[in-house]
Amino acid sequence: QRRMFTNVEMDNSTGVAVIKMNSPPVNSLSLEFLTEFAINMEKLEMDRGCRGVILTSSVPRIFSAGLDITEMYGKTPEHCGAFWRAVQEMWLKLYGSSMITIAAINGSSPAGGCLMAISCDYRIMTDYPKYSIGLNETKLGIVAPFWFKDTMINCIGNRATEHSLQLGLQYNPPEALKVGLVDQLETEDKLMTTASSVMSQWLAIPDHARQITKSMMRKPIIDQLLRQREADVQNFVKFITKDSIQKSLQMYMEMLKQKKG
Ligand SMILES: CC/C=C\C/C=C\C/C=C\C=C\CC(=O)SCCNC(=O)CCNC(=O)[C@H](O)C(C)(C)COP(=O)(O)OP(=O)(O)OC[C@H]1O[C@@H](n2cnc3c(N)ncnc32)[C@H](O)[C@@H]1OP(=O)(O)O
Repeated sequence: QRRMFTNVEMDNSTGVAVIKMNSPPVNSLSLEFLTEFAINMEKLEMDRGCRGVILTSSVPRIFSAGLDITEMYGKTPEHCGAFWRAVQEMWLKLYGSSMITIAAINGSSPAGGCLMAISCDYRIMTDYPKYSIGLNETKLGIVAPFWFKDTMINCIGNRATEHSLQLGLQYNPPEALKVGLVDQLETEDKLMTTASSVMSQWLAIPDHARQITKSMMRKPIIDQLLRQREADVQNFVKFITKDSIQKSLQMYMEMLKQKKG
């Protein structure tokens, strides 16, 4: 039986779906997870009754740990290529969605988890000091590709992105609010109610005007990836299969395990 990585609950009375990521222990984004996520987004996009999506997590304390590192370590170039296509597809479906997308960030959200959040239209994060969010790729010895970087620039601006990406910064909730990485902080118990109430404000705007405006803002980056999608895959495969990069990933995974012990 196929495993489910996400639960989708559609409320037909409001036209809002809640996608709960549910892949313990850390909602890491595996090839299967990403494929299922993209299919779910596609289905909601095709559903004329669905106007908005709230993205959140069922896993305690974690929104998403980002890309599943085990999908990039010790794998064949073919596997790495298939994995990267799935990462691209997830981003294209989320960043390019015509629906209103709100991230209710109820836990830590490094790297690919942060990418998911900043690909949404609005972010509300639980105000808990131990949670963090950011694109920390350089800390793993890897480089965020241009479409991660440009998504971040569109969210927090050029200078803050440069600072943030070079140092692989992870922000706690008040810092994330200050830099503009999230739009609002909320207590754990009120997070989903607040997300629904923000959604109602966005739903009050006529869809066609909001959708054209959103597309105008995001289309240049999306088109840039679409134009060079296969080159981006080959670039990733070449980079990630290098001995030095594989060594960095191995050391990072060992560090994660040691931290635990
Ligand atoms: C020139 C450029 C050309 C091309 C572009 C090239 C490259 C770009 C490539 C890649 C971009 C990647 C983006 C990413 O998303 S990489 C992933 C980054 N993620 C992280 O750094 C997060 C790491 N994890 C954590 O910090 C923590 O686990 C936590 C804060 C999310 C949760 O902490 P906890 O204390 O609650 O849990 P842990 O004990 O640490 O973890 C439990 C369990 O899960 C494993 N794990 C954690 N994160 C990942 C992950 N991302 N992938 C796979 N597995 C993960 C962890 O090892 C533990 O496993 P065990 O139980 O010990 O087996």
